[in-house]
Amino acid sequence: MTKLLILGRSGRMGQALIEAATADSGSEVAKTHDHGENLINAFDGVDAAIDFTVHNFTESVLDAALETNTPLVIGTTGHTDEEKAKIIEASKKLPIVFAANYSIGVNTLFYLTQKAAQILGNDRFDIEVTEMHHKHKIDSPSGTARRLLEILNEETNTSYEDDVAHGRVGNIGPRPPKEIGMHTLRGGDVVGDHTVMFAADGERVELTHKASSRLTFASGAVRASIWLQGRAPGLYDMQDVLGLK
Ligand SMILES: NC(=O)C1=CN([C@@H]2O[C@H](COP(=O)(O)OP(=O)(O)OC[C@H]3O[C@@H](n4cnc5c(N)ncnc54)[C@H](OP(=O)(O)O)[C@@H]3O)[C@@H](O)[C@H]2O)C=CC1
Ligand SMILES: O=C(O)C1=N[C@H](C(=O)O)C[C@H](O)C1
Repeated sequence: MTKLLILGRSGRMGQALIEAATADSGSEVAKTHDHGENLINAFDGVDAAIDFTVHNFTESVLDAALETNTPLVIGTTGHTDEEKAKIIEASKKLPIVFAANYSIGVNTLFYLTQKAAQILGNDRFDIEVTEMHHKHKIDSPSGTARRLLEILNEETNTSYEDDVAHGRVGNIGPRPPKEIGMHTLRGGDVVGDHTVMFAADGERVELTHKASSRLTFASGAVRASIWLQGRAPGLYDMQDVLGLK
């Protein structure tokens, strides 16, 4: 039985994680933590910690995990490059799963996006990405959309800095051929929708994933925390957990 620390107890994902970890026969919720509580005490005696909180809390979480030698599952999104570098540094000493999305469906979307980009390319096909989330989400584009863009950039020899256009407004002129459009929608209680579109003259391919329950992400993260037990230090993602690599 994997004894878990769930961080962000009162959050949308914190609540879903407590439900998923309680339902999974391989895990139990040993500790929970929320804003203002002692973090080192929370890490004491657990087999893994699951962090779906806010990007600027991650450094404290990494420090506590290193001090107590606790494997980590990080689902938080919106990290700066510096914060990502700290996760990579910590993974030299600890096993860490860090993924923008823990659902099996989205990890399949990552795979299909890579294959579609390899087959269709960006000569004849124009690539656009959309994401929609609930009105409370604080980071944009979503971590999942950022990962989709990374895959598309890798496969089409483009870069996030030079080729990704965030929304379009005004007299924008004709679409630059290699541009990748990125469009964020926010509203209501949408759990998480992502679409990658390949549009050419005469045809269009759309790959879409729609999450309708946060338990989808939570059960994937609990699975990752169990998978981490006995792993060597390193930076892993959900594709590793699912055996898709
Ligand atoms: N990888 C994936 O599969 C998924 C990732 N996410 C990501 O998970 C994160 C959380 O999302 P969600 O649950 O909707 O967010 P919520 O705002 O609902 O929850 C955030 C939680 O973190 C706590 N928290 C915030 N700041 C701190 C801090 N400085 N110290 C300690 N605790 C803190 C909050 O406590 P308080 O309310 O008291 O501030 C709250 O309990 C986001 O980054 C989101 O993008 C979400 C879904 C899936
Ligand atoms: O904040 C959310 O809710 C979600 N965040 C993740 C992201 O930023 O990709 C994953 C999921 O889509 C829900």
